[in-house]
Amino acid sequence: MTIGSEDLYPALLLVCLAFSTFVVLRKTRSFRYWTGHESLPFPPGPKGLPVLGNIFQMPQKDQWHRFGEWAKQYGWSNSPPLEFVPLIIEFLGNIIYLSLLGKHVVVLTSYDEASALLNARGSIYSDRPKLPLIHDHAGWDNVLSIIPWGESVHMQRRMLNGFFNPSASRKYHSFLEQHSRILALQVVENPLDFDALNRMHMAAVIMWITYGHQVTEADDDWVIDAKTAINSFDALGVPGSHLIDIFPILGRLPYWVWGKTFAVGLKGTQKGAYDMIDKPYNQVKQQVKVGTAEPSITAKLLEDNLAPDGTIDNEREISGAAGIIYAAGADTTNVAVNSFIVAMAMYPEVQMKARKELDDFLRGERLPNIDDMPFLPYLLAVMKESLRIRLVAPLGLPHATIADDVYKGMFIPKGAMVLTDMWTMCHDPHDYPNPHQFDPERFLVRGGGMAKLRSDVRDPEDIIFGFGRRVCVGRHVAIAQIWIIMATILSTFEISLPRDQAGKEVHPTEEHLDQNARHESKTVSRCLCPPL
Ligand code: HEM
Repeated sequence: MTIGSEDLYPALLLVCLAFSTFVVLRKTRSFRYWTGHESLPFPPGPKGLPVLGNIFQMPQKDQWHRFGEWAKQYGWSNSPPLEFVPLIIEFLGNIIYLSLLGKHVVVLTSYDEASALLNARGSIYSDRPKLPLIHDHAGWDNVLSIIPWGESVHMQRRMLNGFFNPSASRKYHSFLEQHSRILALQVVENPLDFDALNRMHMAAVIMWITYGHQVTEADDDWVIDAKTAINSFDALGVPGSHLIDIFPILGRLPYWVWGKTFAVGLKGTQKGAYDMIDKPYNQVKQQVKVGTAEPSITAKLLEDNLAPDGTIDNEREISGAAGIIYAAGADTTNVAVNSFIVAMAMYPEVQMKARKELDDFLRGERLPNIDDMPFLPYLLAVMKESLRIRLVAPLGLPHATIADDVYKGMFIPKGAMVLTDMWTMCHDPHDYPNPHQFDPERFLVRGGGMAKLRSDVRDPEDIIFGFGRRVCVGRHVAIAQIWIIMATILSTFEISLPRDQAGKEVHPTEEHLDQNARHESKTVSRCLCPPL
């Protein structure tokens, strides 16, 4: 008799459930007793089932909307211990606690709480949740955005900061300006292909600065490898949800136990790690060796880490730091630009005002440069508003706690996953009155006929790029890149809503507008009109 994965699965599930009961009990009652926190409550949150916790209450998509609702609903109803009432009553609604199969999850829904924990207590909140499946089995064990807090994170962030800090990233400005003009020229020839051309443009910029590799066509091998690698994660399901992630010891079983689809998918993810990280790194290393490498981040890091005996120090860190740039930077900047295009199509009066500001400043003499940014406050406010209203990554990347913590009388255990609900933060009516209204004026103050940015309105850039010691490394270059594409497109194209066959404007649906900016690509390609 042969034993197939179908036969093993129920037995495994039973073992896991029994084990998770033990884990949950240990993590909740007795553990809190040992650590002296037994009288402290977790942050408030929806009541879940024994052992399984809130697993069935978690929506499959757009979780940030549910988190926002829970923050309002449970924040006030859960009674904290009396002595803490005055201290925490005002803030309770901004932190939610969930339990998912015994895993502690804390969701922060306000900027103040995210800043108080992730910025101010960075020594506790800078880990990433353990993802044994991706990290230990799929081979993504040196990629900055995934790896746990420690020496490798320090080193990779130091390496990348050397290229992307505010003054270093200025070196890329003229390259970004040149590329945004190439993009505009290509769009003139193919106005209905904006999304595809913009994607290729982002890929070309990143591949050049990271590896010195020139991308001239959409089906460039390096770009295809990187995209395939990123998509290969789909085969593994929601990160953190596989039984191997919950009970890492199960990773010792042969992979076929989890079914053929999983085993094949895992192979694809392992190949993806090689294709996206090791393969381009090895090629540049070879080019450096024979003296044919173009100047790039990877080439510079290789030279800086050349040991006297001719070997390279810190190779895992160099390849990991370079490998994450495409994954973290290409799609994000592309969807941010798309969000701007859709906003301009929907709000023609804002578009006209932004274009007038640009035209008055440039007087038709030249195209915009990144150095013009501070002199065009309305356009800057338009960029902030489009980054705020439909977020590129509404939940950012999850953090995790390195140690137990007590915050405003609430217990946050070691190992908890900490999610930042940036969507709710960016739609907080205290910071942004009428948060669903696209209104760049909220960021401006006018006097003497001049507009300038208000310093008393929260800058969405302080939210959307994340928090603390894991804040986005590429934020300065991302802003420069998004702004120059916006300014170049605005000074060369008319942006309008697409029309149906009867010539009627097609407005994005409410449901579409309620989603994150990733969904914009469907609409955006049909919004640009040929040059004015
Ligand atoms: C609109 C564009 C972008 C947005 C909205 C964005 C947003 C984010 C967010 C939310 C995080 C997680 C921060 C946290 O854990 O608290 C992150 C991490 C990261 N981003 Fe960006 N990002 C953008 C563009 C870029 C670009 C262009 C690059 C590279 C040039 C980049 C490189 C990274 C890296 C390496 C990390 C991982 C940092 C770590 O784990 O320590 N990002 N980004």
